[in-house]
Amino acid sequence: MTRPPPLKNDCFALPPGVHWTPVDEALALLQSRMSGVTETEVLPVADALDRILAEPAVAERSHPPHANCAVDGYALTGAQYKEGVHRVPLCEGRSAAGQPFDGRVPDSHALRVLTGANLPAGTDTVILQEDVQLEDGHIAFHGPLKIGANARKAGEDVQAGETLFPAGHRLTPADLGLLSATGVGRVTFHKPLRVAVISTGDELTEAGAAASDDQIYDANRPMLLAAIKKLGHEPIDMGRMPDQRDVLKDGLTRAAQEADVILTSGGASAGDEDHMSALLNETGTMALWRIAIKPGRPLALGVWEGTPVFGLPGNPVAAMVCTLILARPVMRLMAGQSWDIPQGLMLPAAFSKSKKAGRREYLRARVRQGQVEVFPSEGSGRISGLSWAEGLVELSDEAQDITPGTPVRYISYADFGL
Ligand SMILES: Nc1nc2c(c(=O)[nH]1)N[C@H]1C(S)=C(S)[C@@H](COP(=O)(O)OP(=O)(O)OC[C@H]3O[C@@H](n4cnc5c(N)ncnc54)[C@H](O)[C@@H]3O)O[C@H]1N2
Ligand code: MOO
Repeated sequence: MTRPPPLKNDCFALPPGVHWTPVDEALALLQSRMSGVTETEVLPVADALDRILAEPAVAERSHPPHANCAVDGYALTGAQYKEGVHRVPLCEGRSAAGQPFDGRVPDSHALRVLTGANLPAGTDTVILQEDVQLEDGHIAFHGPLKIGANARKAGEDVQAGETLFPAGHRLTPADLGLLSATGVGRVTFHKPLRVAVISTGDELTEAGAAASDDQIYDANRPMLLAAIKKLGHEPIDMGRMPDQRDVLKDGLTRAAQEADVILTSGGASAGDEDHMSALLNETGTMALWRIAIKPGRPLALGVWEGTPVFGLPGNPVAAMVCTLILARPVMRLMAGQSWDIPQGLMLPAAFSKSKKAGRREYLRARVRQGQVEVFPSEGSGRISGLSWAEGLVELSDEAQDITPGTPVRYISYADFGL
């Protein structure tokens, strides 16, 4: 009688003789294989929050376009007024924002000016109204004046023709302000990357529906759709699919028509019901599925009818980690952005952990009192830990023994763009 093999406590033990691709090697390969796929469109800047520039954005006008006044006060020629008390005659009129002074301020005169007004010709300095005494047709103040005080030079912020942002930049609210300030009304953007999300598994049902004991609610789909949106892409909900090869095949084909990239979860492993990896394998395009990463060891990467597919593991924590670490940079490239791996911060660990060298590990983490805490369980199904956490701690391939105080890399969800 043959004896059963001994049970292993560590289900992640690396099988002897198998080459596990290090995360960096997998990423380098993905970077070299993938490129932008989206079409472009011209949009008004006001509608372009979070959109990705397809061309560099160039200032059409300097900012400010004309020298102007930073305060309410009086404009004059600063160099004339040294130490001592000065009485300077005011000339007729004023310069206000949108209502400039037409003439030139004569030598040794001052002109009433308001904040944002064009600096009148013949002046270079503005004295604050609080610092002068207004007398009949004159102002009196103490010198010396600092030449150029309270006056903004034309183009001191931005020069016309300056490149504001390179192609691939994603616009923030501040960027909409800068583009508008420099006269840029319309820009060419990439159309958003369309990312289809499919959940697979006979056990899945929809939250809110009645569920039997052998069913679980689909958590990955809402989580991944929301993550894709936060990352700036267009999520396409392809729903849940049972573990039936023909249904999955149809689903992948529909997704390949509607989307630029497909994320599936479940069935990535090599069990009897792991149809996703089997289907991708059949296409002959499946590559890179033994990545030395935990969680997320069973990751199926393939191409279905021309569209890349990330066959993510079903366990929610693994699905999220693989999305952030492996799918995110690829989706960025496809969307027209730069390759980007967030570096996070090196901070002291508040925990102890032993790991195998040769595999990168990500733990759910957060920072308290300047130290990185980790979720007490590494169970990849413990979805509550993803919410408990505020980011991930990345334990390098080489790391083995982490003790309190060991510097570890903490990457917040915000660093990933979540
Ligand atoms: N013999 C082995 N078994 C397993 C291995 C292994 O190496 N050898 N790896 C384990 C690891 S690690 C993971 S992760 C899973 C990944 O497997 P699959 O991608 O095939 O995922 P499933 O088996 O379909 O599901 C795993 C787990 O996650 C739950 N799940 C799936 N989809 C969802 C969803 N949309 N929302 C919430 N939860 C979901 C599912 O019910 C399972 O509990 O394989 C291990 N097994
Ligand atoms: O690594 Mo699995 O991918 O832990 O749950």
